[in-house]
Amino acid sequence: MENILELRQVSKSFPGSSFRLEDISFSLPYGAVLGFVGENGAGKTSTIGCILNTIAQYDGSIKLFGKEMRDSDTDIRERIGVVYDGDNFPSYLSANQVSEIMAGIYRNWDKTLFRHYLEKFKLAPTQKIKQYSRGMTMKLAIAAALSHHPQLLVLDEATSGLDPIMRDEMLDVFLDFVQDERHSILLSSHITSDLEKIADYITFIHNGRLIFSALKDDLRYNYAVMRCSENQFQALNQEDMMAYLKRDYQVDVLLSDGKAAQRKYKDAVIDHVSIEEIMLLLIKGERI
Ligand SMILES: Nc1ncnc2c1ncn2[C@@H]1O[C@H](COP(=O)(O)OP(=O)(O)OP(=O)(O)O)[C@@H](O)[C@H]1O
Repeated sequence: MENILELRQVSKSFPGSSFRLEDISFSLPYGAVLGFVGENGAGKTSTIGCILNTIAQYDGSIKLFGKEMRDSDTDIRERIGVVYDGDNFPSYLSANQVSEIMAGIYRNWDKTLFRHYLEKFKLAPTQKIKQYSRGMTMKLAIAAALSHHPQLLVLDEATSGLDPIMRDEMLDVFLDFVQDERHSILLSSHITSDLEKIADYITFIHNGRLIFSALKDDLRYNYAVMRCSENQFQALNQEDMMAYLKRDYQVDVLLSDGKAAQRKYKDAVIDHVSIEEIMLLLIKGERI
């Protein structure tokens, strides 16, 4: 089956800024969750802006549901649910008023489903949004994004204001959503432990460039970190390393094939590596 989202060599400069998105390519298949990671200012929101066409005139191509989106493509927009980290709705509205407005925007707006999410997320329908906590406004935005029956959810830091219990509940909602094979999620997040739980793919960008887009299980089973002394480090072959970071008393070496390295360097201490440590080693370490 084709991909729900496909970026090919997307590049974009911004007037008055030295930052540039450079040749970003990745794809998101149907029925999958893609965790989009990178440090502050890496270009995640800018990439999402290009995907949603809120940022125009980029180079390269972006296909949603197999098609390039134009401004007039309301049909494609109907099929995408979006949540930003920040104000998604004017604060003088109540959830009930949001529902009325959304009903006028989306053909498939489902008031009953929205009510269901309001109850599930314990949100008062008549209370003004300005009286909501930050977590409550995020929950409202997620409820609204889900209630027009989208196929693709684009969530830009949508869970960062939620406490661990609520985040866990929300991850279950997202997993439920992708049970339907026609659905997918692009989730940008700094909370890599959430992505360890639900992402199928991890796409990592740094300074506007793609570092990798890979299956999470490939990262989990193949990538590893070797903890070396300076002497052990000096004895390693460069082609076995992806990056290394020298610390006070040891050198951490990122490996793309931990099992092969363990066979080759029998006495080496080789650990599983988390997404967070992969990011850290690739950003702060020396890349080979
Ligand atoms: N319209 C714009 N004009 C000028 N510069 C911009 C514009 N939009 C984004 N940038 C720059 O692009 C860079 C990347 O920002 P972006 O918001 O995409 O990063 P991010 O990965 O989402 O960061 P964060 O995790 O902090 O949200 C920043 O240096 C920002 O200043």
